[in-house]
Amino acid sequence: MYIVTSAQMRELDRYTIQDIGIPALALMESAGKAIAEEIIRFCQNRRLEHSHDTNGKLTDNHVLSSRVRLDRMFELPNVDQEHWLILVGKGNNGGDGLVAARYLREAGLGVTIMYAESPHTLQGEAAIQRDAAAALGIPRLVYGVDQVDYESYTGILDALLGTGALGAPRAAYAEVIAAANDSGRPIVSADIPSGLNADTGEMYAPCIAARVTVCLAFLKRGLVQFPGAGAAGELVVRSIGIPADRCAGEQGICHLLTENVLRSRLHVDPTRRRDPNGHKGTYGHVLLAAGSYPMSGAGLLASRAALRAGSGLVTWALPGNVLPHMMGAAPEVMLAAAAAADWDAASAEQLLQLAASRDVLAVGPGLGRFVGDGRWIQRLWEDAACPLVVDADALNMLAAAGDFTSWKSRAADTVLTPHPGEMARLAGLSTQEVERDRMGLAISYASSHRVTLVLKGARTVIAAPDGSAYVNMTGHPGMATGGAGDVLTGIIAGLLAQGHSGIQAATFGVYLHGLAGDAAAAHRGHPSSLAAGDIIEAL
Ligand SMILES: NC(=O)C1=CN([C@@H]2O[C@H](COP(=O)(O)OP(=O)(O)OC[C@H]3O[C@@H](n4cnc5c(N)ncnc54)[C@H](O)[C@@H]3O)[C@@H](O)[C@H]2O)[C@@H](O)CC1
Ligand SMILES: [K+]
Repeated sequence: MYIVTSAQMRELDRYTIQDIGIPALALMESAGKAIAEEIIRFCQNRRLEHSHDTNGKLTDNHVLSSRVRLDRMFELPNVDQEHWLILVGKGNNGGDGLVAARYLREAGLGVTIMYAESPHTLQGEAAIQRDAAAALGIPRLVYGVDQVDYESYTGILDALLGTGALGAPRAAYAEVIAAANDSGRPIVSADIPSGLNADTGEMYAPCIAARVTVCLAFLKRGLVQFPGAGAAGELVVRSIGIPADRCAGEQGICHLLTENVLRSRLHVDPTRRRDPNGHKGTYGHVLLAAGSYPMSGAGLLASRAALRAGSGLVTWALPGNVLPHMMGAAPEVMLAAAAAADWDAASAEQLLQLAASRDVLAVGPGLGRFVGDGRWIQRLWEDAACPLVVDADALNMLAAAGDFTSWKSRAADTVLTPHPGEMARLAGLSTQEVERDRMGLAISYASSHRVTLVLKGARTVIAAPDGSAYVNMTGHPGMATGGAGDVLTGIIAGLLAQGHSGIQAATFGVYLHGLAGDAAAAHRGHPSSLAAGDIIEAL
């Protein structure tokens, strides 16, 4: 599933209408019908829940004739008890709402249209829909002229603002959004919740809090990033006749990370079949530089995760003052002293020697900072010939070192795994600025710095150097727990060691990490009880 910006959506609309020749009115008809169908589905579910609540089993009303297969539109029992208020803005989003009003009326629901502005302001296709609704005699109100009792309706369709909206809702729109939210009635949004920035996920004040959002054609970035993802409620994407193949070659088009995308687009086999004739050398050797005196557990978690991700061998390089304490802590992991006492600048040489015969170098978890660490990370960056994963304190070293684009460029893949605070330091922004447009920032940073970037957080964004990006949906808030990031670094390193590319290892790693977190939470019984080690055990 593609994830687009409003500008990309406009271009796809233009292409479909002008180059392919499908009339705009036909697209609007599909959009409005899809929205009406989803409202009817919503009403059906509500009634089903209700009938389950009251007598524990389905009523006869739900049993349809076996001979006649009715359009879903006509399958709703007790429709006369439904009366929906259709909030209509003056653009094409409003036009979609007017089409939906016609179909809902056709299905027998009560509908009343409320225009946010004078209906005379509607133009083009939306004006045609306005006239059709009027010709059918659908009752209409106009904001500022007529009184509206929002609470007297069983539901509200929000067709005020779509992808053409700019900035915070103005004047009447803001007042209608606030009143709709205050009504407590379930709201279904057409395309995006009005008041949401479709590109960034920023919620303006006010913003519709939708129960369901019927997104048209393709997901919009703002719907899959928080806080917008929270405003959208249940997301349904409905196809309306805009050809998807056009997206395939587009630069900067993003994808929802699903198993199908992993297989077909990223050419990853999630089953990770192993060669029956393989040996431990077949599956790669991870070199991990991690841990320091008070934070040795980070290295332990990362190295164990690399093994569970399938790496044949893992060597954990750690400072001499920690190594004796880690003997036997993870018997499958080989230990190597990379510095006599604590980490020092000279340990870069030792690491490079070790890395020469390993398949990937991962640096950062629990490292801490030390004198000369800027030069240290630069040495590893410039001279490690194998793929490199940079996490945690090693990211802070990069940030402190300044413009690393002037360093000798790396031939092998580089994966950076910042959380929003580390991303802020890397990009010279505040954490709030990072959170305001996570996808936009991840995409521009990855392409300008020629790295694969994993911007962690709810709905982790993985951006590749070529401008493509993926949004992960696995995982849950219980994974916001100490050590979960170290586990992710270990997984990504383990996948790189097995020959996956930077973007393959980053996407598959993030996906697996979330999936394992979901399994571990199910096993624990509650997400809050999850600890990072549980993610490793669930891999
Ligand atoms: N061919 C197309 O372009 C299609 C568009 N579709 C629908 O059309 C939507 C996009 O339509 P439009 O581009 O007409 O734009 P919208 O309907 O999103 O709204 C833009 C209108 O609202 C006004 N406006 C903009 N920002 C505002 C603000 N902050 N406060 C108050 N008013 C504001 C503008 O004057 C403009 O007239 C999509 O979200 C989708 O619902 C669908 O009908 C499918 C086909
Ligand atoms: K809307």
